[in-house]
Amino acid sequence: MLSVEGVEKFYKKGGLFARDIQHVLKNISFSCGDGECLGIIGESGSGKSTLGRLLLGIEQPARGTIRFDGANVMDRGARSGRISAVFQDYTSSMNPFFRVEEVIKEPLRLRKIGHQAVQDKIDQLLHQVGLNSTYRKKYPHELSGGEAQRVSLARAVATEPKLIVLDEAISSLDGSVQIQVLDLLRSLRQLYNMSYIFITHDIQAAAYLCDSVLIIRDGQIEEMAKIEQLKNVQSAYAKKLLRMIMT
Ligand SMILES: Nc1ncnc2c1ncn2[C@@H]1O[C@H](COP(=O)(O)OP(=O)(O)OP(=O)(O)O)[C@@H](O)[C@H]1O
Repeated sequence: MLSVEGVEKFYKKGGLFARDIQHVLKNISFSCGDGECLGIIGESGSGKSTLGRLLLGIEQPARGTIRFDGANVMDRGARSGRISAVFQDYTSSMNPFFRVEEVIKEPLRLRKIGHQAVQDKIDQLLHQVGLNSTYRKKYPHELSGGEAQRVSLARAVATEPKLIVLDEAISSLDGSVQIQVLDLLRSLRQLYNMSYIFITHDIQAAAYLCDSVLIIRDGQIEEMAKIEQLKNVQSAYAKKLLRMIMT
């Protein structure tokens, strides 16, 4: 289980030597149970990606703690292979000189798995994300956006993590491809019994995939709602976000 308690984050505004400090995350506390999918939604600049980086242990909170199954996510050993990430910018998150098979096997390099087992695993992962073995030899620039995000997902599940943080993972895909990837996310989650933190500005996509959503505004939690109770949200901001679906 992911447990976030009293997290605060500040950035210097306008570069390293600037004096102004921006309070980007304010007293963020929530939890995400095993196998649960929690959406984090909010407008641009509300702090969603910053929170995502803290959950992944890429950056450290100024105050508060983030624990996964009891261990601090800043402890690399504790999160290694158990938490993975998929970002919006799939082209830059893959090494352009790596073929698809190398991209997928990269997270497995620390595991003591024999050569043939790795090869079988690559084929199995490609199959699970709806790609055949001919994709093994392709380079990232030879893939469509949807195919590249499928490869990113294959890599993300390679170590059979318990949690994947998805930051705007479908946002740059076309509408119909978005639905395909959302469906793939649903089936992978069932297959591996994983939790998702699904960061998005798209409340509709969150409603399709998630069990509950955390609405974040200006670095603060505005509201948390179960998907089936989404229409009953209380705050004006949450209502505004919901109205944006209708239009
Ligand atoms: N590394 C950084 N250094 C300084 N300021 C930052 C840094 N990262 C983010 N910020 C600032 O923190 C605020 C929150 O940014 P963040 O990217 O977390 O928001 P977001 O909700 O993910 O936005 P978007 O949906 O546009 O990606 C913004 O004002 C941003 O300019």
